[in-house]
Amino acid sequence: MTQHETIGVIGAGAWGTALAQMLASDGRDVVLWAYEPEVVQAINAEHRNPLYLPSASLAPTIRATGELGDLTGIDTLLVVTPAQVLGKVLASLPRPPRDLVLCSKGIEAGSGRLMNDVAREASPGSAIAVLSGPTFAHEVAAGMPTAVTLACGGGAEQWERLAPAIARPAFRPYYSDDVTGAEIGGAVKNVLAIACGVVDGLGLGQNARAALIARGFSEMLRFGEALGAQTETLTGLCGLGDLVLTCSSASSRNFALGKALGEGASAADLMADRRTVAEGAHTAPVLADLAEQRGVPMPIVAAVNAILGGASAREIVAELLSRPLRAELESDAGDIGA
Ligand SMILES: NC(=O)c1ccc[n+]([C@@H]2O[C@H](COP(=O)([O-])OP(=O)(O)OC[C@H]3O[C@@H](n4cnc5c(N)ncnc54)[C@H](O)[C@@H]3O)[C@@H](O)[C@H]2O)c1
Ligand SMILES: O=P(O)(O)OC[C@H](O)CO
Repeated sequence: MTQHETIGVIGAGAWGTALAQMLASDGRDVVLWAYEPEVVQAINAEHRNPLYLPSASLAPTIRATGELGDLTGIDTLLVVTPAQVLGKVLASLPRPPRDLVLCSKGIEAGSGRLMNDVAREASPGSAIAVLSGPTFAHEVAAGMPTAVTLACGGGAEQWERLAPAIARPAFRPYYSDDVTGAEIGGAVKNVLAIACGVVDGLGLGQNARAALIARGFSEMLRFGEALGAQTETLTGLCGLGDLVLTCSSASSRNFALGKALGEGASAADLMADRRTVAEGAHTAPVLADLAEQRGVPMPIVAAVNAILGGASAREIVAELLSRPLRAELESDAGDIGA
């Protein structure tokens, strides 16, 4: 039997646990770092993660640990913490690994940095890749077919190392070298999924949702262009693909958060004591600031940010609908003077 390299996964929420299960599906050893001692205990004793992924039975070759030091010597680490703690957790690794594969989707509050910039500082010398795409954790854990973008900062050489380590029959990574684009797709779609949830919660219909997806995608492309992302990356799995998934399903925590806001719940109540992460709520304020600083029009992102700040969802949607009529494509704006 082939001897596979052991892979490490940092973060045992729904996504880290699902990735560990997918990676272990070829019989390999996976070391999974969990923040909560009870998660370590449940995975090792019962091969389950009742806190974050109760639907999955986990492979016995997944060993959970609460010690980051237990990942020392493992060359490939997947990082799957919430975006806002990624830098802190990586800075606690005793030694930077050869390859870090970032699977979190968000932008750091305060600094406005993408995760690859955060990781570069916290884990100097590691080659950085980003894994992102339409991936509900419960489906990946169940072995259902899934495709992702694997953007390799270390180019084709890093891809040659990572692709065989990560690909499985039902889990297909596609190569890219556009780390910035892969990250922007995942971070922005979370905010747009909240917007689609709001529209659903307000009962505004499927035409409105489709309009939001298309106009939101324009915002993603504009922001990506301002930060140097390739447009083609954003039209792929990690951009449009993930946008379509999360804007169409209440399985998305971001969509579900938006839906509750649209139904009238208060943002403060919804965010208080939440165990699972809805990254869009953390990304919206920093993304809205970055867009304003760079002069990138992102009215839907600004609207989500206002609703999360306590504004009435119905009033904010009315404001969006009353904006002056304009060209759909910026390249046509000059024709009608708007
Ligand atoms: N769930 C999915 O389907 C999915 C898919 C793709 C990407 N992601 C991304 O993966 C990342 C993790 O999401 P998730 O769904 O696995 O999380 P989750 O909502 O299932 O669980 C929350 C996670 O946060 C961890 N945590 C809480 N406080 C912490 C702290 N102070 N330090 C370290 N860890 C702490 C918990 O241990 C747990 O792992 C997010 O950026 C998310 O956008 C999730
Ligand atoms: O549940 P969400 O909204 O965090 O979405 C999960 C994944 O990002 C979908 O690709």
